[in-house]
Amino acid sequence: MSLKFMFDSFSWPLQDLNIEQKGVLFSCLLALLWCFISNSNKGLPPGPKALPLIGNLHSLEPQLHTYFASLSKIYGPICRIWLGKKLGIIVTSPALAREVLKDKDTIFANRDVSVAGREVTYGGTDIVWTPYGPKWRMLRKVCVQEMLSASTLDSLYALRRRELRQSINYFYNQTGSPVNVGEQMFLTALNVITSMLWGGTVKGEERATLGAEVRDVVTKMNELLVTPNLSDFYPGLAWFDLQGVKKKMKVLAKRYDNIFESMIDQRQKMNRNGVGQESKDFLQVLLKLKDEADPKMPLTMTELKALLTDMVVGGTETSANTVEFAMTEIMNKPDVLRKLQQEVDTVVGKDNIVEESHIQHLPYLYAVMKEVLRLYPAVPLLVPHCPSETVTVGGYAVPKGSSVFVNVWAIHRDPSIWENPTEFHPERFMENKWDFSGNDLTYFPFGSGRRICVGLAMAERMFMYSLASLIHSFDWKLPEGETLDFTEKFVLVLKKKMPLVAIPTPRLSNPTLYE
Ligand code: HEM
Repeated sequence: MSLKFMFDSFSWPLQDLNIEQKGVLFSCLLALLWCFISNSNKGLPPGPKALPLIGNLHSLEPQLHTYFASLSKIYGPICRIWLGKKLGIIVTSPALAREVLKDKDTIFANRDVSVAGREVTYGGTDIVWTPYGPKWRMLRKVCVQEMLSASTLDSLYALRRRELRQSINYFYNQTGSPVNVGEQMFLTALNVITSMLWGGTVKGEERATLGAEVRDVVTKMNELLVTPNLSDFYPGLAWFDLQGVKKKMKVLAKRYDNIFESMIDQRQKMNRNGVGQESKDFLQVLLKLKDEADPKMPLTMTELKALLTDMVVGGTETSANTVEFAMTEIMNKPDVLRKLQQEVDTVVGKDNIVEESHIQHLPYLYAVMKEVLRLYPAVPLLVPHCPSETVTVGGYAVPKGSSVFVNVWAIHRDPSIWENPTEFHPERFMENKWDFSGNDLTYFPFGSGRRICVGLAMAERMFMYSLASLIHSFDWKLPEGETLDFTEKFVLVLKKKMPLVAIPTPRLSNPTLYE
C-alpha cells in the first residue's frame, strides 16, 4: 500500500505518456535501479539478491535473530542485507565480533537512531543513542560511577527489597493457583526500577497508580519501538510518517514526560523544604549532579530525564525475560531446581528469607544465570552499532552509516564453540573462564567494548536476588495437562512467545516469611 502511495504521489510528470511509453520508462527505471543496487554491492560482504527499491525487505522474517543466523550459514560470518535504502551488516563469528567491538571499537561505538527511538529519548539525548564522544562519556560516567555504582546500589537495597517482598507475598496469596510468571516478573522489575528512580518520593496509593501508568506507557512504547518503520528504511520518506509511528510515539513520550515532570517537581519542593535530601534514589543523585555539574559539560534536565528513560526501557524487559526463561528451563530440569534449592537452603536456611547479601555465596545460581544468558541473550543482536567512517571488516567494506548487527545469540549456540549447544547445562559454567566482561568474544551477553551494557551490575543483582527468592520460597509445578513451551520471540529484546504459567507452593517453615 505504501509503495502504491509513493508511485501515486510522484506520477504527475507521467501524465502525457501513453501506456506503452510508461511501460518502457518503468522498465528503464527498474534496470537503472538494478544496476545501481548491483554496483552499490561492490566490495560489500556477500548477501541475498536484493530487489530494486525494497532491497531484501520482501524476504525479511520477523524472528531476525534466527533469520540472520540462517543467512550467515549460507553467506558466511559477515554478510549484508538491504532494508530498503538502509544497509545492514550481519556479523556472526567471535573473530569478526572482536574486530567490530574491540579492535575498531571507536569507529563502531556509534548508533543509527530509529525514528521511534529518537522520539522516546528526548531527541536521542540518552546513553543508548548519543554518538560516541565527550557527551556520551559524561552520561556513562554519571550512570556507572554515580547511579549504578556498588555503593549507590547498596544504598538503594531497601527499595529493591520492598518491591521483591511484595511480589513474593503476591505469589504466596496465589498458592495452588496458576500464575503468569512472566507478567509478574515484568511488574516486579518495573516496580524495582521505578522504585529506585523515585521511590523516596512516592508513597502508598500514589505508588500503585503511578506504577500502572508507567506500565501502560512502557508496554506501548516497547510495541512501537519494534514496529518495522518505513521512515527508517527510507529516510527520505520520514517526513511523511506514513505509518504514524512518530505521531503515536510523541503522544506516549508526552505522557511519560508528564510523570517525570511531576516527580521532579515534587522532589524539588521537598528539597526546598529541606526534607528531600533524606530520599535515597536516582532522582536525588541526578538532581544533585545536575546542580553541581561542570559548566563546560552540564547535565541538562532533558538529559536527566533521558537517563531515567534508559533505566526503565533498558532494565525492565531484559531482566524480567531472563528470569522467566530461567524459570522455564529450571522447571524442565528438576535436578537443576533441586540443586539450586539445596544451595540456597544451605546459605539462607528455611527459617529465613533471601537477602541480597546472600547472592555472592551462590555459585551454582550464578552458573544458572550465565547459562540462561548463553541460550537466551536478552538483546540477541546487541543494539545495532553504526560506523562513523567506512572501514574494512573481515576483508569487506562496511560503509559509514550502515547498521551492524552482531548476532550474539548465534555465537552462543555455535557447535564449534559449545558442546551440546542447545542443551541447558549450567555445570559448564562452574569451572571455566567465561564471565560477563565481554573480553572473550565467544560469550558476551552484555555486549563488549565501549558500549557494553551499562546496567550489568544491576542486572546481576536483580536476576540473582529474584530467582533465589522465587526458588527458595516456593516449589513450582505446571497446571494439569500443560507442557513447557520454549519458543522465543524477537522484539529487539528476546522474550518467550507463550508466557510461563506455573503454580507456586510455599516451602518455608513459617507463613510470616511471606509477609
Ligand atoms: C539481563 C539483563 C540485561 C542484559 C542481558 C543486557 C544486555 C545489553 C546489551 C547486549 C546491550 C548492548 C551492547 C552493545 O550495543 O554492544 C545493552 C546496552 C544497554 N543496557 Fe543493558 N542489559 C540488561 C539489563 C540492563 C539494565 C538493568 C539496565 C539499566 C538499569 C540496562 C541499561 C542499558 C543501557 C543504558 C545500554 C546502552 C549502553 C550504551 O549504548 O552505551 N541494561 N544491554
